[in-house]
Amino acid sequence: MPAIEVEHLHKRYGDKVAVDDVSFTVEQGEIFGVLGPNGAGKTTTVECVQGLRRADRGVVRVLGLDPVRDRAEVRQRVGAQLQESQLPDKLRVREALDLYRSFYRNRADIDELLTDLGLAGQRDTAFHKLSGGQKQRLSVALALVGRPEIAILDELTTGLDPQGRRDTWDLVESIRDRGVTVVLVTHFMEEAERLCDRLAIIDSGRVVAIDSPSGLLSRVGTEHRVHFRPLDPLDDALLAALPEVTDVRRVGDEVTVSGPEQVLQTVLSALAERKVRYAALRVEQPTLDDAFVSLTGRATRTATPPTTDERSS
Ligand SMILES: Nc1ncnc2c1ncn2[C@@H]1O[C@H](COP(=O)(O)OP(=O)(O)OP(=O)(O)O)[C@@H](O)[C@H]1O
Repeated sequence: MPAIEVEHLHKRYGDKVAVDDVSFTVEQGEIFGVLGPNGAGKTTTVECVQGLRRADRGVVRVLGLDPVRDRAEVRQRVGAQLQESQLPDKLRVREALDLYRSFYRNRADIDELLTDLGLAGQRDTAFHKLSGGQKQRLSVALALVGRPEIAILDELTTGLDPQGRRDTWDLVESIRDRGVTVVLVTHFMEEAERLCDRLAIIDSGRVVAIDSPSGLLSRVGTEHRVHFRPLDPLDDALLAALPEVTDVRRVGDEVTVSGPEQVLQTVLSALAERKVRYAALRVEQPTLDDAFVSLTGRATRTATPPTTDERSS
């Protein structure tokens, strides 16, 4: 039985269509990404999966259950880390976990959870004294305290610094390694590429593709681009005549040569043979970002979001 099945889901808020015919299946034990720009309908979709919102049309099954009709059972078996989770300021980490743990019949060992999430030193710290990354990790701990079979993690790394983001990625992998199915809602390509076994790209309430990261990449081709600045005279026609080279362009003093993966070796050999020195060599390969742009016709936000420190400087 799949962990989650969503068929022809529709959801509107008044006149606004938030989810417009979304279908996907999440298999047990995988990390499944729901990827898309702001306002694409990702949160609405996972809220319908959790039974927090009732779909206007379509079918949602979670572990074979109806998340609205069987809400109590779904809550026991699905852990959710919601966006911007807030707790009372004075509540201590340990107290929050004790409280949430009491809601579940399968209860995780809190000390173990605190250690796994790197919060052992904060067990007596009040919520408002935690750093952004610690709050984030506490919200993940709260999602796991009922030993869920599925964990839904929404915008997990937004606002974290690069190190915090990498730590969180390790954490997500360790959750999956415990046998928990993970649904990861994100608008960061790098995160999806690194973590997800498969992902659904959602845009304007519709699924535009479902595939593995490498499957999505292969849809945009495998062309590599070699950029460099020649320091000696170089005839572009020479490069264009090389086997494998599909395109040569020059913008200012930078030359860009396109071709399959081996094109780098071809270009380097040609430059060495003709004793052409070069600088600023770099190779670009297709990314999930390119796949997103080619599937949706528009760019997404891929830049690392500013950390608190970067914002204030
Ligand atoms: N409660 C609501 N009432 C009215 N409109 C809403 C409501 N919640 C979401 N929307 C609208 O529905 C659309 C989808 O929103 P949703 O939050 O599901 O998208 P999202 O992909 O999760 O976006 P984000 O990445 O910004 O969280 C957006 O246009 C949003 O403005």
